[in-house]
Amino acid sequence: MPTSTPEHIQRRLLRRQRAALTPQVQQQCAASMARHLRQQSVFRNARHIALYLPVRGEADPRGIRRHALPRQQFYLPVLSPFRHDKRLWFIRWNAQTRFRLNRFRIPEPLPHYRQQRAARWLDLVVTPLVAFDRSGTRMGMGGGFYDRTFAFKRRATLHTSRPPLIGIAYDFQAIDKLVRQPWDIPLNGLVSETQFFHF
Ligand SMILES: Nc1nc2c(c(=O)[nH]1)N(C=O)[C@@H](CNc1ccc(C(=O)N[C@@H](CCC(=O)O)C(=O)O)cc1)CN2
Ligand SMILES: Nc1ncnc2c1ncn2[C@@H]1O[C@H](COP(=O)(O)OP(=O)(O)OP(=O)(O)O)[C@@H](O)[C@H]1O
Repeated sequence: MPTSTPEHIQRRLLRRQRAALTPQVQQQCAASMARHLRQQSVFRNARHIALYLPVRGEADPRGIRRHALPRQQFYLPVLSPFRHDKRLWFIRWNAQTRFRLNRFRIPEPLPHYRQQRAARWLDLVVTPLVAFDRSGTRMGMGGGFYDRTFAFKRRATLHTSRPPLIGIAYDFQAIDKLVRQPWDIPLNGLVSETQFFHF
């Protein structure tokens, strides 16, 4: 079996490019991304919003929370505590939230059942990604966590397809065409430092 396919190579190059961004560029872009997202009705109408904590140069969605509307509540993904369940849970993020590092060395809230919200009852999910294309296909870190967690969206019709998945990424992460696999759950939109894409 080959150790690297073209997709592996793309993933590696883009991750390297992301990790090389200076903190100044990251912060400026993060501010623009948050500004573009705030203008969208998909954000203004959302009450329960999942973000993530960025690592290794991932686009930083934390500014979205700093400019939240009064009734909005925020959530962070945690790896399901059941070892073979490769799905994400979403845990409420507030001033009391305590964190630990997961096995990928990403900080995540301690998974308290009382702070959990089912994926299908979120109103907006801001997703990390390595690359995206113009039809909303998403390449992630390769764990399939978001695809598994939102697999139920495939059974919905266009109008009942909730929650919307909105990617957040740098313009350089746009790729001509990604191969869409049967398990891939496409993005409904994406915010970059220059614009909002509707897919
Ligand atoms: N910030 C952030 N949080 C997230 C994700 C993400 O992509 N970004 N995830 C999105 O699904 C989930 C975690 N999934 C991940 C899957 C693979 C790797 C990763 O870095 N894999 C390494 C091997 C790391 C190791 O085993 O130590 C690699 O591919 O090189 C990280 C996170 C949940 N939380
Ligand atoms: N709904 C699913 N059921 C079973 N396996 C799945 C499902 N979704 C994805 N997978 C498996 O997960 C693996 C990784 O998928 P993929 O490369 O698309 O991940 P990704 O979207 O890049 O990662 P992530 O969502 O964690 O950022 C694949 O081998 C795939 O078979």
